[in-house]
This record gives sequence, structure tokens and C-alpha cells, in this order.
Amino acid sequence: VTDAGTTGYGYGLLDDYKSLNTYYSNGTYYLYDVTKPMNGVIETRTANNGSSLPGNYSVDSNNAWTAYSQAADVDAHAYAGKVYDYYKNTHNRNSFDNNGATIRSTVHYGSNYNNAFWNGSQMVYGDGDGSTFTSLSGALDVVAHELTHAVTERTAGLQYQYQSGALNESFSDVFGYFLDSGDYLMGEDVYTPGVSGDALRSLSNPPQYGQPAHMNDYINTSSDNGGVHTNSGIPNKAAYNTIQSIGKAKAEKIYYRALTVYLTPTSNFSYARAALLQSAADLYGSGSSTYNSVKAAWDAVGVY
Ligand SMILES: CCC(=O)Oc1c(C)cccc1C(=O)O
Ligand SMILES: [Zn+2]
Repeated sequence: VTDAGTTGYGYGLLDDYKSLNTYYSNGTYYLYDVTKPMNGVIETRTANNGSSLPGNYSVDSNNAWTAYSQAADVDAHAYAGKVYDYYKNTHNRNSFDNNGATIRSTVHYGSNYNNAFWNGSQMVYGDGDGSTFTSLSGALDVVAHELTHAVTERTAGLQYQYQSGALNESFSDVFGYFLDSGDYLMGEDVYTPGVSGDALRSLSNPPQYGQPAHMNDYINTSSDNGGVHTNSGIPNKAAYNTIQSIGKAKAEKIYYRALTVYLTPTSNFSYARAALLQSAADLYGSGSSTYNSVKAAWDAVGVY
């Protein structure tokens, strides 16, 4: 912890109060969090609905970030801090590179932009068109999804295409669940603000949103980099099966170990099954009920 930080507050997209780790300099407050260990910084910027990155620091005159136009900034900053804390406290990982890299988010990117992404260096969030999406940083599972793309890139390096790409997507959804484990839905807080109860994807019921939940229904396509956002339903369902049988605490240890120790850029679904089984064996024993539950979870989706 350094003595330069200040604590502000603001309201997120859901009008929810949030305390903010900010930085004061020369009469201006910044969304610049200096509270993390080993000088890890979390900073939030705005593209002001343009498309140049990284954009300007989000600033405020009195450390009360209460304007509606600041809500996306507030959520991006607060949720990035939560995801940092999760990886540090649960997996002893210091930022996405495990070396205290600065976590940078840019909000208000583009115009009516229904998208969020990790661009290899930072997270970027559109404001949505107000119908399909509202500002995408308004969901903790979305922020965790994007930051997990960065972790995956620095560890397994799963190539973003076909089965390795669907695994890349699935690990981002699964860690999105580990952060936001109130439900098995993805993006429900920002998807179709005018419609309640729907989501981008469901880990418990992938077919509800057009995804397969079994290898027999794998979609062979070249679009969307080989269907990475569709075929992720299969490993997502296996993850749901696993979490339901062994619980979140064991599942997140097994998933983190598979991602950081065993998976490689070209791993396919079958290799992911083996990596998760090996991780379960390493952590809980090869003959353990935990091991057998992981096996059953993947048997049930037709991946051997
Ligand atoms: C759950 C977060 C998510 O899926 O973000 C994306 C969106 C909204 C559109 C296109 C790609 C992505 C992604 O991060 O894969
Ligand atoms: Zn993704």
C-alpha cells in the first residue's frame, strides 16, 4: 500500500454504490489504484466514444464519481480491482502476467459498440447500443472474462480458433463464474437492458442460447474463428457438471492448475479433459472422488 492513494466513491451502471481506489494530483482525481502489492497499478481510461487507445485517464474534480456518464468507468475500475484481488488471494497470481503488470481498462470505446475485448495489452469496453447491450464493464463476469483472456494468453496461450479457441472462451466464462458465482449466466447484468432474465450464455444450459452441450453437436464452421463462442458450450457444460459435483473451491483450483501448468496453445477438448484430470490427481489424488467427478463431467459431454 502506498500513501499516495485516495478513496473516492461512485455509482455503477446498476446505480449501486462503490468505493473507489483513486489517486489525487494537482487538483484532479484519477481512476488510478495504487493499493495493490509490489506497485501493481489498476488504471481506467475513457475513449470518449472514439476508437483511439488507450484514451485519457478518467478524471473527477471532487472524487465523487456520481455522474451517469461515469458509471461505466466506476464499474470497470471497481471490477478490475475485484478480479485482481481474486487472482492474488485465491491463486497467488499477481496480475495477468504474475509480475504485477498494470491492468488497464478503457471504457466508452466506439459508438453503439456491442463488444468487449482484451487487445493483447488492455481491456476495452463499448457502451453497447442500449438495446443489445448497455456499457459492457457493468458486469463483473464480463470483466473477469476479459481479464482471464489476458491470463490465458500469458499461460496456456490457447490459440483463438477451433477447439483451442473454444477452450480459451470457456476458461474465460468459467473464471467469470468463479468471480460472479450467483448464477451460471454470462453477461446478464449488461445484456438486453430492456429484457430481464436473459443472458449472453449459460454454463448450466448452453443450448438455451444456441450453444451445443455435447460433442455430438459440435458446430463445424469457419465463422467466429471456428465457432469459438458457440462450441465453448461443450467445455462450459463440463465445467458446470464439475462445479455441481465437487463445488467451487475445488473446481477453481483444478481449473487454475490446468490453465497454468498443463494446457498449451494447441490443446483440444480431449487434452483439456486430460489436463483437468491430471490437475485433480495432483491436488486430490488419482483415485479420489474428486478425480472421478471430473471424469464423469467430461464423459457426460461426450469428450474422452
Ligand atoms: C462475456 C464477455 C464476452 O463474451 O465479451 C465478448 C462480447 C460481448 C462480444 C464479442 C467477444 C467477446 C469476448 O470477450 O469473447
Ligand atoms: Zn471472450
